[in-house]
Amino acid sequence: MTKKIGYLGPKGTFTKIAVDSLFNGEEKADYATIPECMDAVENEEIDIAVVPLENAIEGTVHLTIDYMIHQVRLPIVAEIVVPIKQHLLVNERATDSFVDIAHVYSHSHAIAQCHQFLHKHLQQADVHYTTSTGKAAEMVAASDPTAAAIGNKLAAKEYGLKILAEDIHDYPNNHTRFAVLSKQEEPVISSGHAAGTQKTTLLITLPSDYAGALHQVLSAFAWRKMNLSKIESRPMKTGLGNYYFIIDVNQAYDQVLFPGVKAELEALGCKVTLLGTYPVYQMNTDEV
Ligand SMILES: O=C(O)C(=O)C[C@]1(C(=O)O)C=C[C@@H](O)C=C1
Repeated sequence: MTKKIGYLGPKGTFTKIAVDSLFNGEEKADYATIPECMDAVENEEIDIAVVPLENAIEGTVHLTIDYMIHQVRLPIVAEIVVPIKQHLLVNERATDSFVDIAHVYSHSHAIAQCHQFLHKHLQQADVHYTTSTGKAAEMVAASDPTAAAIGNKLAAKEYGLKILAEDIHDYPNNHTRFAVLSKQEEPVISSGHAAGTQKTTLLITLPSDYAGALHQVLSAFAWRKMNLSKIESRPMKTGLGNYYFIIDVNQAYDQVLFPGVKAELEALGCKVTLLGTYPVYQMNTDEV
């Protein structure tokens, strides 16, 4: 049966680029927000959700990770890393001059990736946050010529916008990691795509705040020579100073090392939850 994939829309978002690079032939549905897309998998309206997780310049997409931990616990079944190139998009009636731009629209993560550009060239413009870069492009297409969007080339094409400035992100090596979420047990990505590496994401809660607690947690991985690619603390939302730790380990879940880590940490009073063990795919094309 054809699978149904949900993504952060509308058309022309980076998430859509991520989805198109991993899935073809499947039915695709766009959602206005990340929580709506994740709810749709939880409610079984769709089989798979693709949502942004982390950007190389701006860091974690907190909305995604918080919703995954606190609201809808969906397993991460794959990750795709997409090169991100941000461009300044205006409608066909706009002039070619930055000084005529009074409003800039985009997703908060895209705005943050272009802070220096905005500071240097568009200080006069008001910044407006939108639910996605695609939404910003849609709004600019329907707006007066003083509006600009920050987004990708696909959005320029989809909404008939012209590119006033290319590659306006502040640091060149820009990528975003997208998580593929699904309750399905069987592999969701076709075997035609070659995964680079395997990763496992764990959620760890410490019993209380005491000296050396995090050191003990990290030691359980260290002496087993398990390489961590990310550790992040997020508020538990139960009071100041209470945190979860989200840890990415650069290997697939196995039946020896991971159960060992889990047992050791549980003996210390920690709670260890598996958020996913999954292949990592890389998108190479620069057509973003
Ligand atoms: O707005 C989009 O186009 C998205 O897909 C979201 C998103 C994000 O949340 O980080 C994805 C990639 C870019 O980093 C900018 C925006």
